[in-house]
Amino acid sequence: MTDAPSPSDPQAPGTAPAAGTGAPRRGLFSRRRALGVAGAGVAGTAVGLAGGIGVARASTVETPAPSGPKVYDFYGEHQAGITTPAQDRLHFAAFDVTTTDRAELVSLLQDWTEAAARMTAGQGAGEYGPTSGPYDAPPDDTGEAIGLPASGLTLTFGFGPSLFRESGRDRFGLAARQPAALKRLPLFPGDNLDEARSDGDLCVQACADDPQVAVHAIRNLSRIAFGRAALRWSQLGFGRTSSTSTSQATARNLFGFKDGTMNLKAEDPAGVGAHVWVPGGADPRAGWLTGGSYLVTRRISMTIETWDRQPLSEQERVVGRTKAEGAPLSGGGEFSQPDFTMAGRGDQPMIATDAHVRLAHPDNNKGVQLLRRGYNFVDGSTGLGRLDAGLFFMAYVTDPRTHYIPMQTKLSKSDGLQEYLQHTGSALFAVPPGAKPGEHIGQALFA
Ligand SMILES: C=CC1=C(C)c2cc3[nH]c(cc4nc(cc5[nH]c(cc1n2)c(C)c5CCC(=O)O)C(CCC(=O)O)=C4C)c(C)c3C=C
Ligand SMILES: [Fe+2]
Repeated sequence: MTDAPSPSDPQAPGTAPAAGTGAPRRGLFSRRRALGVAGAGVAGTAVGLAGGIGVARASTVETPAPSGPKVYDFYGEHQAGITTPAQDRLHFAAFDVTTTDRAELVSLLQDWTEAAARMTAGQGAGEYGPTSGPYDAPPDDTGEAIGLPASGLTLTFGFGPSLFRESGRDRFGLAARQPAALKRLPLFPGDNLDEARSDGDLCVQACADDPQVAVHAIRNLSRIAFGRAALRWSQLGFGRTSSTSTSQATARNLFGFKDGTMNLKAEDPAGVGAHVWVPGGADPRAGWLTGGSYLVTRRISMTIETWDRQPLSEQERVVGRTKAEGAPLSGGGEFSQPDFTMAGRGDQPMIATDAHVRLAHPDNNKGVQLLRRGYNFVDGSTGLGRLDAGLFFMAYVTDPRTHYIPMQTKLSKSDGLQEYLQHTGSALFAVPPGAKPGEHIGQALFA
């Protein structure tokens, strides 16, 4: 977590990182090599069976492992994909559970865990891979990631409130273990939510440095879920809008501003401990969530065409920071603390009373901090000559009742940025702690 190397850093193959720290391994696995090995093993079987019906076919894919694939351990104390240095790409998916059988739900989580451990290691989703399984059965991997390295893939799973209780009904005998904080987020002023882009029983956040790897992961998890859970909505994202490690440069959002400067970073264990992980004893009903977190997702449409017609002075006033460097308008550099008392022109402060960074700053929110992990999105155009663009906001917090809802309430009412925003999707998930090898994700919830 403290010294995540850059993609070009060499690291000895087989050097395992500390569990759940977000430190990557390199060179351990490659989807190419894994396919080659699987193919060789299966080829022997095929020869032995002399081409009988249903025999496995040898893989023809055998290329050398690419050097230095970035691999994050799936297993660990916390799930990967939270404090892990934010990758470049996102595919986020929310699912509705379609089975009514608790045992089938558990088997889905087991199957997802196994597939996730494989895919994050740069292997195929199933034990055979895309081209080496029984010839008369659908492949256990869809194949579009053949030849691609792990690309820093992380898969992070969460449980929505509706998994525990739907219209008052205890669907899977889990209602007594629903955390008090895990409720549907309230409607905030100005929300224009699309139900088809909100909520969900289960979620999977796939982050990777290659969009095809992230999409492949969600596609395969969705395929595996068939008959037990169905995709409810999904969101693609690019150009991470938050750095989660000091090893990363601050990226920009679609308003052109640096986003993530004051984010909680992995290198601040005290801050992450206080504001991200759920502590033991936080909720007597939900001991299973200790070491986990809550994930807020908000699809926020940005009217970038209107924004682009605003003078630079107005853009900076509304954010409260300079566009070039991302420095507070009260002076200093990008990482200087803002001085909200500094007087500006007339009787106005240098950082406006409705500036986004003033309203979101911990000093004005009872010391609260969020671990933001958002991504830009452009989902084509609206049909009105505008880009359907925005920010898919994600934040991991220790408790949404203290760490998100009050801040969002304030921003929705008073933030100068709000004029250019519309929240179109909303969801809250409980993100269980990491699994140990042999366990499935969220196992303690079902124990
Ligand atoms: C409720 C939480 C937040 C929402 C929703 C949100 C949306 C949002 N933010 C930007 C752009 C920027 N945000 C910045 C800082 C910032 N934002 C939040 C919270 C929410 N933002 C916090 C807690 C902070 C940090 C405040 C601080 O400690 O100073 C910045 C400045 C750079 C930075 O520190 O990251 C920008 C720029 C957009 C465009 C947006 C919705 C689309
Ligand atoms: Fe913000």
